[in-house]
Amino acid sequence: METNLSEILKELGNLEEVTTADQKLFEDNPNETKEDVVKISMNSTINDNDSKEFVLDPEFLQQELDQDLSDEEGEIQLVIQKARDSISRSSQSPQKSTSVTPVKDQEEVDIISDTEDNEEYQKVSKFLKEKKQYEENIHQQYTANLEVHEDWNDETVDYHLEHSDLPDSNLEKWKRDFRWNQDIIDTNKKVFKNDSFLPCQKEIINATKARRDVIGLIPTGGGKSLTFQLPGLTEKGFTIVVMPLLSLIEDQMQAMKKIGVKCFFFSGSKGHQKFLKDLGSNNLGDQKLIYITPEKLVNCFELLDTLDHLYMQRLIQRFVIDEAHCVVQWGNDFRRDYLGLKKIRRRFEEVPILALTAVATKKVSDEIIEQLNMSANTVKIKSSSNRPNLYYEVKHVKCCKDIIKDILKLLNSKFKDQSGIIYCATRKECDELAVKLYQEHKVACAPYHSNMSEKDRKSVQSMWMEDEIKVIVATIAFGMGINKNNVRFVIHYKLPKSLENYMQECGRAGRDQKPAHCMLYYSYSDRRKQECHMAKTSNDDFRETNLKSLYSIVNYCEEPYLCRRKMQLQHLGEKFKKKDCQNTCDNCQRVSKSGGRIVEEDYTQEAKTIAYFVSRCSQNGRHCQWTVIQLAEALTGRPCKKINKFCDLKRDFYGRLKSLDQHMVRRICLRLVGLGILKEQMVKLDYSHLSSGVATYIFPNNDANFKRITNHKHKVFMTNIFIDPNNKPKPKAVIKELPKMKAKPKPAAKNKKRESQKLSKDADERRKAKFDKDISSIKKREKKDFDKNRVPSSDEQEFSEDCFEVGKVGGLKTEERRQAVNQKNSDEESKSENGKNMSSGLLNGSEVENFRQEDSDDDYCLDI
Ligand SMILES: Nc1ncnc2c1ncn2[C@@H]1O[C@H](COP(=O)(O)OP(=O)(O)OP(=O)(O)O)[C@@H](O)[C@H]1O
Repeated sequence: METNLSEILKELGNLEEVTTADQKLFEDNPNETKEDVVKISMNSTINDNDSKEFVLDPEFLQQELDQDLSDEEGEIQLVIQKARDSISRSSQSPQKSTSVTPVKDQEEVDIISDTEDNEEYQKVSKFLKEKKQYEENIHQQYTANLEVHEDWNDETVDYHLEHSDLPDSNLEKWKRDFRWNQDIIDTNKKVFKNDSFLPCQKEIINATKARRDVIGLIPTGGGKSLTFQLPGLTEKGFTIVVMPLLSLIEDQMQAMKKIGVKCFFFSGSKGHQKFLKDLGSNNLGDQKLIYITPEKLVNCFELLDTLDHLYMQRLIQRFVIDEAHCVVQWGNDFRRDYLGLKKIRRRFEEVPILALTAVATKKVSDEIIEQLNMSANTVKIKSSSNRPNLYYEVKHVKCCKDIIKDILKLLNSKFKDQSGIIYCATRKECDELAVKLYQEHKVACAPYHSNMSEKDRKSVQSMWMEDEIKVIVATIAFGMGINKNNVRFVIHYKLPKSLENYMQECGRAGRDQKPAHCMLYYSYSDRRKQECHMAKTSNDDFRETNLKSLYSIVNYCEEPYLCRRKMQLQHLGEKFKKKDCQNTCDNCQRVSKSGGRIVEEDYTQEAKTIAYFVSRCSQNGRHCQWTVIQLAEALTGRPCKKINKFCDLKRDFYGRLKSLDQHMVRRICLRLVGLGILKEQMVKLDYSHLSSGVATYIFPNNDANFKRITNHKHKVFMTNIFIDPNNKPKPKAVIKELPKMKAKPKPAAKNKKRESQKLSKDADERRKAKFDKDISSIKKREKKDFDKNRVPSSDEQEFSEDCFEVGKVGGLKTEERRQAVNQKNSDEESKSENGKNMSSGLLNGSEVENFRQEDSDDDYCLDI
C-alpha cells in the first residue's frame, strides 16, 4: 500500500485497500462533503478491470465517518482535506497494488472471479458466504422477533425496521456500541435515572448522533423524548425541538426542570431579545435544548438569522420534529406552517432532522419524509406499536342503549376511584357530559377543551395530574404528550377521527405498563359529526384523505370478530399474530367465549348485488344518491322511504339481501369501498334539513374495479363465526393482572331461573324446527313472486341468476347462517308493535311507510 490516501485512510481504521476508481471519485468530487464522497464511494462498483486495485470497505468508512462527524467536525474535515490533497498528489503518479477486499454484491464478484487468480476467488467466495450467513441470521432474528409478543422489559430489544417487515442489515449497525456509548449510558443513568434503554431508543440515538436523518416510530409512552433529550445533553451545540402544542412544551420543560436540566422555550415574546443575543454568542451555559412551535421557527426571522450564525459555527446539532404526524395531519389543514418546515432543511442543509411519532402508517411516514425534505436515505426505526397492557373494547350504542348509564356503571364498578379520560367529539358535548356527571351523579370530574381559558385548563390538568379529580372529560385538545402514569381507562364517548387518532388517544392509558381499559362507544350515525367537520376543509384531496381515515375507524368498529389489536397494528403495516392478543380485546374474548372459531365466508354474490344497486343508482342521476345506511335498509327490506321514489329500484332490489342483517350489508359496503369498487363521497346538499348541509353518499369507484367483481374476478370474503355444536364454549380470558372477582354464592332465585331456562330450551328447539320449515316455504314463495315480477336490466344479464335466489346466495356453506339471521330478523319483527311478519314477503308501499314511522332507527347491534 503506497498511496498517501491509503495511509490516511488507514489512520481512520482498517482500510487496507483502495481502488483507483475510489481515488478517482475523490478527485472528481473535490467539492463534495465527506458524506457525499462516502456515498459515491459506497455506490461505486468495480467496473473497470484495468484500473481496479483496491476496494474501500464502505460500511466501515461510513461508520467511521459517522462517528467522527458527531463531535469532531473540525478534525475529520482536516483528515478528509488531507485525503483530498493526497489523492490529487497521488493521481499524478498512480501506483498499483495487488490485494483485494471484496464488497457488496454478486455482480462485483463475477468481475473479480473473471480477472483474479483462484486464491483470490476463494477468498471472495468465503467472504460472501460469511456475509450471506450473517444476513440470514439477521433475517431470522428479525422475522422471529416479529412473531414474538414484544416484552418491553427485555433488554434484547425486539423491533422491526421499516414497514415492509423486511430486515435491513445495514440498519443493524445502529444497535451496536458506538464511541459515545459509555457517555449516553452514563447520562441516561445520572440525569434521567434510567438503568437501560427502552426498545429502539438506543438505535435512534446512535443514528441521530451519527448525523443521519432519522424517522423514529415508537409507540405511545415508549420514550420518544429521551431520544432527543439525551443526545442534546451530550453534545456541544443546540438541539431545536419543534412541538405542536404549548401545553406539550410546558410539560416537557417541567419534566426537565424536575430532573435538574435547563432548557429554553422560545415563544418569540419581547424578552427574547436577550436570549437571541446569548444564543448567537453561544452564551447560554447549560441550556442546550430549545423548544419551539412550528409557527415561530418558520416565521421568526430574527431567530432564523441567529440560527444562521450558529449554523456557520456548526453549533446546531439537529432539528427534532416531535409528533411528526402533525406535519401531514395538520400541515394541510389549519397549521400551514408545518409545511413551511421544508424551508428549514433548505436553509440548514447539513443539520440532521429527527422526526418522531407514535402512530403513522407507511403512507404517513413517507409523507413526513417528503414534507420535511428529509434525505432519501433517512434511517427508519420502528418499534412495535403494540401496547400489550391495553384492553380494547368497542360497544355499539344501540346495544347499551344509554351511554351515560353505562359509563356510570363502569365508573362505579370496574373503574371505581381510578384515573381516566373520557373523550368527546365537541366542546359542547364535553361541557354537557362533565356537568351531567358531576352535578347529577357526583363524579369527581372536570371538562377540558380549547374554549376554556388557559388558566382553567391548567388548573383542571394539574388537579387531574395530582389525582384531586379522577376523571377528565376532554376533547382531543387534551392528550398528546400527557404523561400520567396511572391512567387506568380511556373512554371514547364518540367516534375518533381515525384509527391512528384512536391509538394515539388510547396511548394515554397504562403508561406504567399495568393493565388499562380502552372503551369506544360506537354508533354509525356518529360518523356524520366527523364528516361535517371534514366538510369544512376546502382542499378536496385532503377531504378525501380524511374520509379514508374515518373509514379506517368505522371499519374497525364494525368488525365483530377480528382481533382489534391485530387490526390496529395491521393498519400501521405491522404483523401481529392473533394468539398474542391473549384475549385482551373484546372480539377475541367474545370468539373465545363462544367456543367458535372465525371463518371467512364468501359474500361475493351479495357484494355484487350491492355493487349493481349502487351502479344503477348512479345511472339515475344526482337525485338518486344513497348513504350506506339507506342502502342497507333498502336491500335488507327494512322500512325505507327513499326506495318508494324509485319504482325500478324497488322492483329489482328491495329486500334482495333480506337474508342478511343491516350490519353485515354495511360491512360489505365498507369492504367494497376498501377494495376500490365503490367510493364514498361527501356531497353538499342544495336543500338541507341538516345543519351541516353535507351527506356522504356511496358511488361506483371506477369501471375497471367494478368489472372485476361483476366478472367473478374478485371474491369478497367476510369474517363470520363458526360454532361447532359439539364443542363446549371455553370462556377463558387471559387479561394480565386484572383484579380477580370473587365467586359469589349462587342465589337460590338464580338457580330457579336457570332451571326454567333449561326447560324452555327444549320448547325453543321445537319452535326453531317449525320456524325453519316455515321459512323454507316462505323463501320458495318469495322467489316465485320475485321471478314473476322482475325484469332484469341489461347490465344484470351477465349476472348469474342464482345470485338473486334468497338463501342460496353465497353457496351451501352459508345456508345455516342465513337461517340463523332469518330467525333473528323474524324474532325482531315479531317483537315490533304492529306485529307484521316481514319474512312473509315483501312489504307494499303503505306497509313500508307504517314501518318506517314506527321503526326508523337503524339497527346495528352485533348478532352475537
Ligand atoms: N429508558 C427508559 N427507561 C425507563 N423509563 C423510560 C425510559 N425512557 C423513557 N422512560 C419513561 O417513559 C415514559 C414515557 O416517555 P415519553 O413521555 O418520552 O413517551 P412518548 O414516547 O413521548 O409518549 P407519547 O407519544 O405518548 O407522548 C416517561 O415517564 C419516561 O420517563
